[in-house]
Order: sequence, then structure tokens, then C-alpha cells
Amino acid sequence: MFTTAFLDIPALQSANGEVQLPGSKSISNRVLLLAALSQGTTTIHDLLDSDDTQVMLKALEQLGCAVVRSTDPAHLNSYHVTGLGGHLAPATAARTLQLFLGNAGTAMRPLTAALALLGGNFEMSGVARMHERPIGDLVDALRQLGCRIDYLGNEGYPPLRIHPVTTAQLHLQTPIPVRGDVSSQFLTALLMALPLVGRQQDVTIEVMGELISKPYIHITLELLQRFGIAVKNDSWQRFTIPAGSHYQSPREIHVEADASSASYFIALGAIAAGKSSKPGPNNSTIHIDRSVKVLGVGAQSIQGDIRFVDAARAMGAAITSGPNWLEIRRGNWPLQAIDMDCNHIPDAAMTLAAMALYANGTTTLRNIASWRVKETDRLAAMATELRKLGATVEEGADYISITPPADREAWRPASIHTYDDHRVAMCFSLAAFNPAGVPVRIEDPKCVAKTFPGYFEALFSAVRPVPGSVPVICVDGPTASGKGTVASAVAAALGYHLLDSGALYRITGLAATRAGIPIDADHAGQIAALIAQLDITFTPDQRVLLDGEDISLAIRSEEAGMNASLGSALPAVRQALVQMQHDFRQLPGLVADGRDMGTVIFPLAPLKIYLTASAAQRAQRRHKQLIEKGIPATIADLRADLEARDARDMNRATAPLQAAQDALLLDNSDITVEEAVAQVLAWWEKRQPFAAVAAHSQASA
Ligand SMILES: Nc1ncnc2c1ncn2[C@@H]1O[C@H](COP(=O)(O)OP(=O)(O)O)[C@@H](O)[C@H]1O
Ligand SMILES: Nc1ccn([C@@H]2O[C@H](COP(=O)(O)OP(=O)(O)O)[C@@H](O)[C@H]2O)c(=O)n1
Repeated sequence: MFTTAFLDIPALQSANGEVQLPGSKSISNRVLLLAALSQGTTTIHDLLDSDDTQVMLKALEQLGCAVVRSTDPAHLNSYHVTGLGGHLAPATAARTLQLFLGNAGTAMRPLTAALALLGGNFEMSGVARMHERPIGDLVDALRQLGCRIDYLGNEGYPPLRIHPVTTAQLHLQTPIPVRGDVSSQFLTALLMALPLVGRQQDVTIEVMGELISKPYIHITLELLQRFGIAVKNDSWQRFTIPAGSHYQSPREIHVEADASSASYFIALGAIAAGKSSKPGPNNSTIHIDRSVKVLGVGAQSIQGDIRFVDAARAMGAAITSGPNWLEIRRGNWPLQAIDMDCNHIPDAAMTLAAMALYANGTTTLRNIASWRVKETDRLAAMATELRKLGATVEEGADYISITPPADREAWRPASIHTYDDHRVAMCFSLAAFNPAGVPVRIEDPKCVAKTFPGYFEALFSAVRPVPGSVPVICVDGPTASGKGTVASAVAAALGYHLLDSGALYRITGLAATRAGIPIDADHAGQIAALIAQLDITFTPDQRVLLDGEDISLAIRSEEAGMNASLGSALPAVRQALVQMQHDFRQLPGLVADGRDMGTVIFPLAPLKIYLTASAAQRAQRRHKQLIEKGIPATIADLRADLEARDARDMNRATAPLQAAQDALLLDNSDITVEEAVAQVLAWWEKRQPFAAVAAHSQASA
């Protein structure tokens, strides 16, 4: 996940690939409870791994369900849950179970109803915030039915104490009233609990008031069906569980991915998965047929937001679908402007607003007043941010009309404010396909964590940048000048990848030494051949693995540095490492640390820093570093070594250490690490187009 202050997305060109979406939270916890109440073992695939599902899994284990997580690395989100068959084991029923449910409303509510009917003694509590979330309407409905529930804190709120009752004590003959106009979760809870006691007669629930969030009740009804319960739905006002109903495990069930999360990738395919061709060898033509395949949800999904598929089709997306996947290609291009009532897909409709940027006219999305009362006033937010990109936007009380920028020149490189709203952030990432080839800045990118922490990683895995658009910041300079320190801090601040090119030379030196190959000109070819065979991994926690072995420490000794320097003077060795270094240039950007980053490897990089410090300072810094790592050294030896290394690096024939002509010089002898990093970031920011545009639009406002 990107936790940086902002994320700059370079201009993107096309999309192609597969994306596995995270499972839906609402479906995950419903399926877990249904499996727990059923007879038999249910294998649940693609369960969402989140705090709320972990809470539910733990509660189910306490109730006596066997829960086994798959050990197959390809299916770690598969679980085998053996249900209770509608009854607690006598030993469990005999004592009071304490269930702690964190802040998981999708666990607290349905469990309250189920446990009140299951027969047993329970105390249910959660975090402080959970004790402020009302549950009174559900408890009222259960008490009318004959259940025995006490409030242990405030009336109407958890924590709760549940006492056992027998089916004979319940009033199942008359309809059970429940309020439907506050939260549909109470109705869901009753619908999932009542099949436990409906063997002898029909059981009816009567909804008081207009039922809100019908799509969520639809999900509940669909899942009940899969577990053997066919609920009769009378106009969303009365629901009847027929006599004789009992839970039966479907044996295997896939948790659907979240359909609103799918909307970004559906839009991605419609915008960027076009066909193209290029000349091949011998006058042939290579045809490229791109598509974006979304794994985890299909067009037959039980989630309301899946109807986004129809809206995207109306705009031009070409979509095919299977039971658990969608495949999207560009259909009509440019996209078709639409005028649509979006009341049935309020969340996913925001993605249509992003698609409107690529349409052939004005798109109007209507009946979306609910946008005003979500995470932020989404209508105002979308209008403001779309305008920053150069679109013309009309905003009404319950509609938005979007006309894309008139032509390439009218597109602006915008810094998108995201209002702590995950959907704003995800929508505007799609603006990076603009025909002007300008980057898009997404502020506070971590707001996507609410539903899709890995969103940007998933996006980057399926797109190709405009050639040359992925930025590289080069940090070159002599040994111990602080390149590695500064480069890694700059990379962390920007969310960029890091290339420690020195490590590649160090690894080469180590591998050659281990293979008994002398590091000299006579053996350069042999070392180059060895490089082609090396299996090198840089782990996210900055360890270095060679053929799986952690060599992070082994390559940091001064001897390894010297061997690196020897090998690096050999042209064949340098050549063998070029491609490996170019491969580090990936979305969203790269900070490269070395000797020849700006001069040889990335000569077109938009920012090059030449970092220096006095030899005395550098010897002292290196000494401190080595002592901290427990590697013995003296300052005098180190200074002699580093001066020898500087001399060799600067005087070798191939790629000598020197500042690139367009490099900015930074002598950090007398400044702190933080100051050095801040200086590099300030220089970088100056080269970005966002500040100038913001100043321009402020001046013209
Ligand atoms: N102003 C500064 N800028 C960068 N590094 C500094 C600075 N002052 C002290 N250092 C320290 O210098 C040491 C050497 O830096 P390092 O990044 O390993 O150098 P290089 O990669 O150039 O060999 C580190 O321990 C770092 O914390
Ligand atoms: N791009 C690079 C990086 C390192 N090197 C060589 O590899 C050696 C080790 O690099 P490093 O960056 O890990 O070294 P330090 O500056 O940390 O001592 C250097 O002394 C250079 O000789 C190079 O030639 N070109």
C-alpha cells in the first residue's frame, strides 16, 4: 500500500492483464456464519482477509466450529468450516462463552440473532466504538419473539448477555416485526437466524417502514438460497421462511469479489485495453489484442453494483463474463457519452464520471443526491477535481454533467485532492490515460485502504506507461557520500522503487569470489557469464538474497566493496548488468543510486543529483556505520581505502565516476540527512508540473 503524502502516476498508455480483486466483506461474513450454522463442512474460497473476518472466524471457533485454513500457498484465503448443524455441543452450551467482536458490525448483529436462538449462554462485547453502535431495534425484535437478552452497559447498545431459550418458548406463529428504515443489517440478522427454529411452521418477518438498502437484503437472500433456505419475499415488506427449512452446506462456495471495486478495472479495460499492431520481422505485422480480466466476480454476481457492467457497456466497453470473472476490452472508442439514472449504482457511478473524461460529448449522471452524504460531498468533490483536469462540469443538487477537455492542449496535470474518500482516489487514477500524456497526482493515496489496500499495486500490474514516462531520479557520487541513505529516503517519500546499483557490483564480487574466479580483466568474460546465472532478490524490507541466501551483511564488508570496485572497472561486467538495472524502472518511478546512473544507465533521467562530502567526513560516516554493524574498522584505514576506491572509480576507462553535465551538485558535508533529503525532494518538486498549474488556476480564479 502507498502511504506517501501523494502518489504521482505517470502518463499511462494501455492496459492488459489479470487482476484478482479482494473478496467482498458483506459476503465473507455472511458466508462464514451460514457455514457455521449448517450441517457438514463448507470450503470457502477467496475469503476477504480483514479485521472483521478474523473476528468472525475466532468467534466461530469459540462456538465449537472446526476452522481450518488452507496451507496451499495458491489458496491461502480458502477455509474449511465444519458447522454446528444447528446445535451447540452440550459442553459448550453448559458454560458462558465470552465473545469479543472488535468493531465488526457484520459479526455483532448476525451473531446476536443467531446465538439468541441457538440456546446457550453468551456475553458479547467489542471495542469502545462498538458499544456506541445501536442494536436496540434488533434486540427488540428478538425479545418480542421470546428471546432473553440483557444489556450489560447502556440500554440499546452492546455489550449484551444472551440466555438460552427453547423453541417452545418462542412466539413463532405471529409475524416478527423489525424496523427496516434504519439499517438493513437487522433484517439480515433475523433472516439468517430464523431458519434455526423454522422446522415446524412457517416463520414470517414483517418490515416496519420503508426497507432501505435492498441490494444488501438481496445478497442475504441469495446466500440463504445457496445454504438451502428458500425465503419467500413479498414486495420487500414480508419475508417468510417456509416450514421444514434447515441449513445444508453447499460443500463449496466462492466469496465474490467486491463489485464496486471491479468498476475501476472495468473502466480500465474500456479505456485502455485496445487492439494495436506493430511491424514484425520480415515485413510481418504483430497484432496485439489486449484485455483486462477481473478475477473474483462475474456478471451473474449477487451484488447490486454489478449493474455497473451495463452502464460501462452503454459507454462502449466490450465485456464478456464467466461464473467468477469478467473480461473487458475497448469497444467503442472514444467512449459514448451517456445520460443515465444512477440511483441503483451510486458507488460505482463515480467510476462513470471518470470514464466521461474519454467520451465523445457530455455525460450526465442523474439521481445521485446520495453522493452528497457519503465519505465526503462526492458531487462537489468530483466536480472540483474533474475541473482541475480541464473538464467542463455542471453540478446540480442531484446530478453531474461532465464534458471532457476539448482537445489534448486542454488537459491539465492535476494534483487531485481525495477528501479521505477511497473512491475519489481510485476514480482519478484513470485520468492518467489522458491524451496529453501528463501525469496525475493522487493526494493521500492510502485512503484506498478502506476497501482495497492494494489498489494502486493492482493497477500498476495491469498497465503500461507511455514510453519514457516513468521518472528516474539519479543519485551518483563517491563512496560513503550518503547516496544510499538519501536515495532510499527519497524513494520512500515518493513511493518509488529503489535501485542500489552498488549492491549489484557487490553481489557480483561476492559471487565471483565464491566461484573462485579472480576479479581481473582476464576473467571478465567468465564473470559476465556468471552474472547471467545469478538469482538475485531485493526484498521489500531491503534484504538481498542470492539464490535464496540472505547475503545482506556479507556484501557490506569493506572487502566486498573493494571487490565490487575491482569488478566494476571491467567493461564486460558493466555491460552484463545494464539490462538488470533498466528493469528496475517500473511504475510509479525509480530512485537509482550509484556511480554512472545519470551518465550511462539513465542518461535521460529528469533529475540527476551528484552527492559529495569531504573525504574526512565520509571516512567518519563509514566508520560509524561499520562499527554499528559490528564490523571492525579504523578511520585511517577507511579513509585510505575510500580514496583508493574514488581514484579507481574516477579514473577507469568505462563509465568513470563523474557528475553528469546536467546534474545538480549537493555537498552534504555540513548538512544533516534530513536536510539533504529535503533538498532533493524540493528540486524534484520544482520539476513537476502540478505546482505551476495550481498557481495558474488560483490566479485565474
Ligand atoms: N548529510 C548527510 N547526508 C547523507 N548521509 C549522511 C549525512 N550525514 C551522515 N550521513 C551518513 O553517512 C553514512 C553513509 O551513507 P551511505 O548512504 O551508506 O553512503 P553511500 O551509499 O554513498 O556509500 C550513513 O550512515 C548516513 O546516515
Ligand atoms: N553504478 C555503480 C555503482 C557501484 N559501482 C562500483 O561498486 C562499488 C560499490 O558500490 P556501492 O555504492 O555499494 O559502494 P559504497 O559507495 O556504498 O561504498 C563502488 O566502489 C563502485 O566501484 C559502480 O561502478 N557503478
